[in-house]
Amino acid sequence: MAEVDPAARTAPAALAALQQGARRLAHALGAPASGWEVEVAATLDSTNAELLRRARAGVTRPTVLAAAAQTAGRGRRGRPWVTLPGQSLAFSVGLPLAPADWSGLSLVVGVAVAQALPTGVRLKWPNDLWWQGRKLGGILIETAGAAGSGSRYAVIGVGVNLATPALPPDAALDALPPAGLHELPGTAVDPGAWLAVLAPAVVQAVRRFEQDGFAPWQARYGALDALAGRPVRTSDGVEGVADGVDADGALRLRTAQGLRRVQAGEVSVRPC
Ligand SMILES: O=C(O)CCCC[C@@H]1SC[C@@H]2NC(=O)N[C@@H]21
Repeated sequence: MAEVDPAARTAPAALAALQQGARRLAHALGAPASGWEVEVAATLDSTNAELLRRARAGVTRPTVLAAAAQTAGRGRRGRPWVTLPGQSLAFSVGLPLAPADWSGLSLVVGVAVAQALPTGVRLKWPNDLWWQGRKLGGILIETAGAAGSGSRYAVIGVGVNLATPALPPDAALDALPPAGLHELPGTAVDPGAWLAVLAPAVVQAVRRFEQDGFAPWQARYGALDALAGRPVRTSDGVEGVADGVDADGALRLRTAQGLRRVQAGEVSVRPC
């Protein structure tokens, strides 16, 4: 098991590591000539919230924004997301996007991030990153711009635990404590190094999704699907056995009443 670098626990060290990663990331994205901006903040309320504020103010440059700490980090379904310096990686990718169909975008990002992390990281539908049945990270996608008008500004937030994270106030809802990358054998926990690996993987995947939609990702999702074949219960009380995802990213559930499709955003799903 890799040790957490004690230096990475301090806020200045975590910030310096992120800044170093941001330089490598800028190079990988061809910034600034390519139009990409790469920024690192010591503290923000939320990297997603900041990019959405900018988009609503008319600033829609493609941007990767990372923060060493978030004071009001947010997760899916209105949950808080704790980001302490050196304990977790938090970044958002913001870009104008105009796919023919938005369905499955969050699953595509999950696949891209899971594939870029060490082998063994899997996905709990729709896009929780799991390590041995415990939550290692998550993805929150938000958009700004008129719904239905071709292009919207998409903000893709990624949070990955590096060390064992502080528990959020609603931790009791989770059956098991979260996991951190420090638990994965031989895995470095430098937030800057992971920023430089994960952000380009997200950008590339989102660009492909914009062209080709979710269908080409369905099989890749299946290979990482941690729920496949397991009995699960949705937050609105439906029980069934998870049976993969459809070509639009909907979760297939085999229930006593027949096959049900569950759309991301409608409900949450837990193994039972
Ligand atoms: O699993 C979830 O509920 C999604 C968590 C997403 C957290 C990331 S951290 C970077 C970005 N900024 C936020 O406020 N949230 C996302």
